Amino acid sequence: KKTFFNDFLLFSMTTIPNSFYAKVSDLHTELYKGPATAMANPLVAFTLIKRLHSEWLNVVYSNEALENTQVLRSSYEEEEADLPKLEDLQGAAKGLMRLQDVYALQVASLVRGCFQRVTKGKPIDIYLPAVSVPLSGDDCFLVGKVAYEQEDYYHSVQWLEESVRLFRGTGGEWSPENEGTLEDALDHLAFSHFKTGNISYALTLSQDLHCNKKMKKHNVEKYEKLLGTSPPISIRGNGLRRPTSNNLRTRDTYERLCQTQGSQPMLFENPRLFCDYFTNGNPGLLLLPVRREVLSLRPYVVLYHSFITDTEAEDIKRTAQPGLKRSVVAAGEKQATAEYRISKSAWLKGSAHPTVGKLDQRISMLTGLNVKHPYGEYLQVVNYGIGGHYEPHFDHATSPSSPVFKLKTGNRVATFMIYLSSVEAGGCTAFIYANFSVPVVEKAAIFWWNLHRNGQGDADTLHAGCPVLIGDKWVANKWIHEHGQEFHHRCSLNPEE
Ligand SMILES: O=C(O)CCC(=O)C(=O)O
Ligand SMILES: [Fe+2]
Repeated sequence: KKTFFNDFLLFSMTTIPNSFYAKVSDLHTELYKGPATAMANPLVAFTLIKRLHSEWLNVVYSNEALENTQVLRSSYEEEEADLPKLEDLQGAAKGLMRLQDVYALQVASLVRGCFQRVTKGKPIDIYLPAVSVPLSGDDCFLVGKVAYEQEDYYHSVQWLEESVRLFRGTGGEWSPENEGTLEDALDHLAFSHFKTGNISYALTLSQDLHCNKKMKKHNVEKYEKLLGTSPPISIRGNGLRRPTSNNLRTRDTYERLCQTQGSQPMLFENPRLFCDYFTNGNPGLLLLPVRREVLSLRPYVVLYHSFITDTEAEDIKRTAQPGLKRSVVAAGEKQATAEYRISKSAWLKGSAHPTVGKLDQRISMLTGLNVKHPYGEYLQVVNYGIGGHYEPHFDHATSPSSPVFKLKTGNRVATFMIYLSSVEAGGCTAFIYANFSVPVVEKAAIFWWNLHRNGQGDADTLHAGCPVLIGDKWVANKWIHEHGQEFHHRCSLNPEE
């Protein structure tokens, strides 16, 4: 197929001689050029027949073709290590399904390249992309298959339905770059319907598969038998419901907060929420006070606008880039990757770049806290790709064995998080119990206390990074510990404070 050929040419263009490419495309295109009446000319007819009968054959089996294929393959092998792996492809498919769920997007719209949610029976655009990229039947097949392999038939049915529809639309035409065929999609779709308890539809779909013999026939018989049993054997299908997650209790709130900004009280509703120019009484901020926006009182969450400059944000991203690795979470005493946190991150010491130290100093002036290592952790720079997220969690340790205590400076008393980029859609920071979410404000920083003054964790700080719908989200976390703050943050035995 043309695109396949062009894609491959892109990275081997430097090595494949142009002459061979020209020869092949000439042989190909000239064939279809010229008016049909030209065929009336016996010379044209003769050369065409000759080309079709032997010239193509000679080119295809020439040494020149062989050499070029070898060059193509060896250039591919050189690049192979840097190309996405199966894990990346499956991760991207899971990311699409995550966006579908969290933002309640319609699969039929996604497939057309649109981001729409159905509200009151009408599809509304969540985001209008500059270019809409429709998906092919094979693209949908891949997403459906990833769901199918996880036994997630809720998603596999939706994506495979689209796959079948699109494959049928192209007349079931096969392309060498494709992963699946109409038959594969029908087969997976039938089995997905069977698993969700819709046996008669599974049977109808399987009967459509008359071309490929054995396996499908076997399935048809199985579905017929199940349907013919009287009374019918009850198949414990889980219906078309979303696979249950561990955190069903917070899931609905989380998704609502990601889709909207929640029910943040307005200034007029709560006069104790205010904006001001803030210096924290620090001479260092006197000439350039920071614009402070108090977002919530319980828990206490504030946003500091224009905390970082464009150049500083670029310094931090550029310095972190080479060290970015898949993010981990606390898993008992250890750290491990987890589906609930999808991003890459890197730790930056003060020595990594002069900007890191400058930010530490500014954080210290604003918060009045001691952020020097080990009272403050190194700066954690985080990059979320499309669909990247961090489901509801606490920043402070909730168990004595947590790796947070490795520094021996107590728990994480506060979080200072800088937004190093903007995003085009999605990616809010949602406070689940406090019932509000903060959209990504480029160059701003958000601050909150994780612990009550008596050292107990504040359950109201449960928060999340919503999946990024469109864009490239970067944040930097500075976690500040209890120790070292003895003269900076008052303690109290009152559990309410
Ligand atoms: O990305 C966000 O908005 C939140 C990130 C977060 O909570 C974290 O890194 O601990
Ligand atoms: Fe967090």
